[in-house]
Amino acid sequence: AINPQTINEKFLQAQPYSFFLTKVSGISDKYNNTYAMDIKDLLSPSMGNLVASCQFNFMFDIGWLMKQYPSQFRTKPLLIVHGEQGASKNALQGQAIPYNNIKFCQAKLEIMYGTHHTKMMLLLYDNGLRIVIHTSNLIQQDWHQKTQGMWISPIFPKLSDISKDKGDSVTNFKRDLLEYIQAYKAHQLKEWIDLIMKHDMSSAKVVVVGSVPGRHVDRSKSLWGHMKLRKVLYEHGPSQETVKTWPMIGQFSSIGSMGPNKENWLCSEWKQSLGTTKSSSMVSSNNRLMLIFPSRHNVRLSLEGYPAGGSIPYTAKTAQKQLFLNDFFHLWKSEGRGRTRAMPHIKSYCRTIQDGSKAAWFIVTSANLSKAAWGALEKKGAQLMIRSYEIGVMFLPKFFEEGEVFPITSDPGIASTTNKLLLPYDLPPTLYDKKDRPWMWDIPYMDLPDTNGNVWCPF
Ligand SMILES: O=C(O)c1cnc2c(C(=O)O)cccc2c1O
Repeated sequence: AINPQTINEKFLQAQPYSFFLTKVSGISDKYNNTYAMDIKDLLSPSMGNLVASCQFNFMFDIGWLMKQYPSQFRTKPLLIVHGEQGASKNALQGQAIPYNNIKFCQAKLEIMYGTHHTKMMLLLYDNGLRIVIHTSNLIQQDWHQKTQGMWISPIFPKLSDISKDKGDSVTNFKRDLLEYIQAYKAHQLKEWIDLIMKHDMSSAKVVVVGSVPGRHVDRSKSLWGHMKLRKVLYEHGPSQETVKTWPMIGQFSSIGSMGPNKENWLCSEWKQSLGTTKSSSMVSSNNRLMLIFPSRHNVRLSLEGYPAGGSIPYTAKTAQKQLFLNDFFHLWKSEGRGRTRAMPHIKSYCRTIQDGSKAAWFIVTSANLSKAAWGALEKKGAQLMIRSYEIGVMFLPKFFEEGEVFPITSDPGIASTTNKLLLPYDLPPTLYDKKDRPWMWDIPYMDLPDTNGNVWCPF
């Protein structure tokens, strides 16, 4: 159906990739009626008869979250997995006092500046288990007028009790998801680990790419972050021949400190991982790296105006230390999805042919462009140091019975009549003008008013 009428029709239309954006208020319905889901759609009885759920996230408005569940599901057991400590942990738990069905699991953060960025829903129904891996905080503004991404799994059926089958897929989705959740070493997660083990996830076509805080060595070095990406591309990526001239694209809503020049991390270990191809770890140094990040004017002219920048926490202090990034920046443009003015909080990475018609792979993830999220090699490459929890999913053509590359589009009309992977932004990316600057949230913008006629004074 070109214009699906029901949640289930919308879900089916987006298969096999099952990659959606969130609904955006204030844009034409035609950009929300297909390949887009609201949180109420996700939690709707149409998606399944909920028995219990588990919400991994960074920011929570518990009162608001409970209202997103249909009333008959608001008393079902809910486990909240967060990274808060001390007073903010108490504040979070205070929000849940009215709800005796809510329990908490505090993810341990033993490395400085680490955060629990992971955004994932485990939805247990009476007929199976669904996983949603996404990019939105559980607060109203993250689901209002931003561009956010989500991968929605099918309902994974229960394994029959006598089954000896491990219920994993060719992409080892179940093994990797279990390995990620087990890494929390949290007793509150044991029942969810047992539940995942009991379900048949053989239909999962995506690869899990997660990050767990730690100093990972030996075999563990390739389990997480950009070294997992490198391993997956080495085993399942495109041939060097096919993509040797193809650029790599990073798209994100925040940027960490990555050293005074591109050789410190961005264009050495990180770009090497994105540029890895099947059975070749040859450094494709001459391939272009394009970074899509909102400019000051992208934010100023957005639906939310300057306040959209409250979710794009790039500081002038950090920006000033890495001006080399200015050569890589491209504007946020999403005309195809009707979301040029819906500021990105989605993070996505891909490798595409210059004209934007094909992709070798695509990732949607919680991970911004930072060493904290993707990891930094230490001890002469012997260990990968990661500060934060992150999770994303990777789409590789071979697991979707597509030859070596995906045909892609950013036009939902084309996607709905072909089998093309629908991207969240327009391709090819548009380079910043000479005078464009990346959005920085901690400096004033008084010279030009935003969409709502306001200026920005962050003091
Ligand atoms: O979604 C997230 O994981 C995430 C993490 N951090 C922030 C910050 C910050 O860390 O200062 C400021 C504003 C928004 C976010 C945000 O949306």
